[in-house]
Amino acid sequence: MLARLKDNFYLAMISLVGLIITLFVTPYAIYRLSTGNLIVGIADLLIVSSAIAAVIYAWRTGDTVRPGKFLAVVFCAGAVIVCLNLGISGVFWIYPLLVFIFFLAAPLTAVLLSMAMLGVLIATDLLWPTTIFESHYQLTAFAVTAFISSFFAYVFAYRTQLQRNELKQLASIDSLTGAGNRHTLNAELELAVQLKQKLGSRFGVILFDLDHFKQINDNYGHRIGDDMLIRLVPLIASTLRQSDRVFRYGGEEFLVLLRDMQAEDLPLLAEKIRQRVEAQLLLPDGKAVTLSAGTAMLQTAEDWEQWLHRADMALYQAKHQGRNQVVAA
Ligand SMILES: Nc1nc2c(ncn2[C@@H]2O[C@H](COP(=O)(O)OP(=O)(O)OP(=O)(O)O)[C@@H](O)[C@H]2O)c(=O)[nH]1
Repeated sequence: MLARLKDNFYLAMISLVGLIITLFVTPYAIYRLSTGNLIVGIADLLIVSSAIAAVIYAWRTGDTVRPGKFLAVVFCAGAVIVCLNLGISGVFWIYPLLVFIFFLAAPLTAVLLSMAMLGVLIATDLLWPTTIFESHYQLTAFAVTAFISSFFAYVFAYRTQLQRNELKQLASIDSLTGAGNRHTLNAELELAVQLKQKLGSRFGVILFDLDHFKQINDNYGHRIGDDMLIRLVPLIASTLRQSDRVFRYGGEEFLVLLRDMQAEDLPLLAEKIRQRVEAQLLLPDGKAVTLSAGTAMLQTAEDWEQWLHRADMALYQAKHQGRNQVVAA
């Protein structure tokens, strides 16, 4: 449970908002109902029950987008009802809402909903003066301060979202080559096994290992060695479909994960990549860099460790038989 909260920002935020709303709005709902203000009491109760329902839905399904949007809409509508009924006393709720709405929905959705809510409140008071505010001066002060709060909340949420996306991207790739890293690979292999079991999808892997890479480092230096690794990844990727992905499996070992793959096509594709690398990945003196490859299709009732082990064995055989070749498991 803690791990899910730590990994999923929106789930954590929906849970936090749900908890805060339940703790702070429930006493108001009881108070309003007991003092005979039925409309506001029922609106408060609807807000609390929507928050609880959205939190349960998000935890059960893992979907945080729909419950987040739903809560944002319910809170905005609830705030409008409360302000129209309580007047200026209800307006104080608008300010925290203008901030935490950005924890529930994507920045653009949140700012549009905020503007719609402010628009309704301002338009109502302009059409029927003193419904909410005591004077035009008060209305203007509210409009200006609310727009400023919303603007800063939007800028902050937008920047945070960009940074979160960048961090996610950085955490999923190998910094030298830009290929996917081991962490992402494990998750994708796990998913592939699940899809195989549920839908019978056909997955294949190709495990590549550069030949005599130690000699390349020793003879040309580590920088040239790094350069070969960097140039290898786009070379492999240019042979693949968009849905296929390249991962750095170890030092000079790379893995390609392929979806909807025919068993007979897998070694042919690996051979095409081998030939392309041999022809195009050249050392400064024009010598070709070569690689060996092992391929394996995911079998039914096999876990990903067994799958990779078979690919690894095929690669071992390719090395053993003289390198610069492909062996299918
Ligand atoms: N330049 C560079 N070298 C690396 C990197 N990661 C691993 N290596 C080197 O890759 C070499 C791998 O050597 P070995 O495992 O002996 O394999 P090999 O020389 O390629 O021999 P075979 O695989 O049997 O053909 C080692 O010398 C590592 O130091 C890296 O990021 N950059």
